[in-house]
Amino acid sequence: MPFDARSPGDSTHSLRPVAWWLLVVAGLIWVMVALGGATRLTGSGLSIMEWAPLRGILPPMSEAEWQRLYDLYRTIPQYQLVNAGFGIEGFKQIFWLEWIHRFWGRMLGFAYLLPFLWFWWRGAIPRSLLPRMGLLFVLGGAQGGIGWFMVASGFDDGSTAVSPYRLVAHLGMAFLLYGVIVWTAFGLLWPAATALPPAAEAKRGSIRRQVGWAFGLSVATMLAGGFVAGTKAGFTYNTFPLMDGALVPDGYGSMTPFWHNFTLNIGAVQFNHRLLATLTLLAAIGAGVSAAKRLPAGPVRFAVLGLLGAVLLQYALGVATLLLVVPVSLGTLHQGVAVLVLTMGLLALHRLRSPRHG
Ligand code: HEM
Repeated sequence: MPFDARSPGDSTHSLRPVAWWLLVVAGLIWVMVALGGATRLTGSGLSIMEWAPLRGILPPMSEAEWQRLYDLYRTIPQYQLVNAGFGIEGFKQIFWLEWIHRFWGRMLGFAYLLPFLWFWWRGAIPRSLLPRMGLLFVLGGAQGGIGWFMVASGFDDGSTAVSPYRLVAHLGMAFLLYGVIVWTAFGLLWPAATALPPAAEAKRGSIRRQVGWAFGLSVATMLAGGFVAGTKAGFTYNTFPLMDGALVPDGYGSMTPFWHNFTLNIGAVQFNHRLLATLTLLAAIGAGVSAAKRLPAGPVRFAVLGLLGAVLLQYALGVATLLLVVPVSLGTLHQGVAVLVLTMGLLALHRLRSPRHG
């Protein structure tokens, strides 16, 4: 949905507060993604068995309420198979992270809606952006629903974790919301394309294509990573670069229908994530080398090299997470730094926009 941040009556100056508000919301989503990772990795995600958008805003206030929620939790397979007998104190420990994750989501809704209404009332939001901003609010609400849809799959008979498909849908929607908000904010901050000297200008298109590849591959890596997390594939094959002594693990492609290998076959899911991550790294190195050679020092080169730095960091974190068998701290960091990769990819793409579309 293209928009013109310089439509009559707007000045870049008046759009800055709107852009900063969007970046604050994006920051809150970033924290939310990391909280989500910690919730999943500490096994806390199934502790609240109710979907109560209004009442759930308050935590349990009495012993009777704690007992009621604990009794509910004791009916699900995860309690019986994983946590049996951990007592109400053990329950309280896994409860809080899930509660904070949901509470943060509610606060995010307010942090989006209230300033949105204020800016709208003041006429500060370009008219062409209103549909996108309205849609973002609806999708944000839908994200809460997808979260609950995901959690509910963990209550099924015999199940101790949520469906990997629903987990990827929830993670993917978080990335999508974050990405659209950040891209919109960049458009408000820098409505015109960044100027380059003629020699560098001639290379803008090809470097942008390289960054496009790195960005597209990084998004594919992130979704594949969601399946690694969803199938708990990071708890096996804890060696790198070989998997059980082979580059391609035994049993790759053994599932039918074949596409299950991309989503449910633990060895294949982990291999695909490694492969995509390596392709992302190569594409980011290619873009970084071109930028270092062809672009002058300045915001465009900074953004492309920033993308390379973020991918290098994320790759190293991924390997460390795997070798150390997914400690909560590193797993959470790996989930959080994925958002940094996304941010730098969007920044680099935005900085390389063609002046014709600027
Ligand atoms: C461009 C580089 C990479 C990106 C963008 C990326 C992104 C992601 C994302 C979004 C997830 C799902 C959420 C989570 O973090 O748990 C994930 C999971 C994971 N990734 Fe990566 N990753 C990258 C590289 C790697 C590499 C090189 C390895 C190891 C060889 C790796 C190992 C893992 C493991 C073990 C998990 C599951 C962690 C868990 O269960 O919490 N990643 N990755």
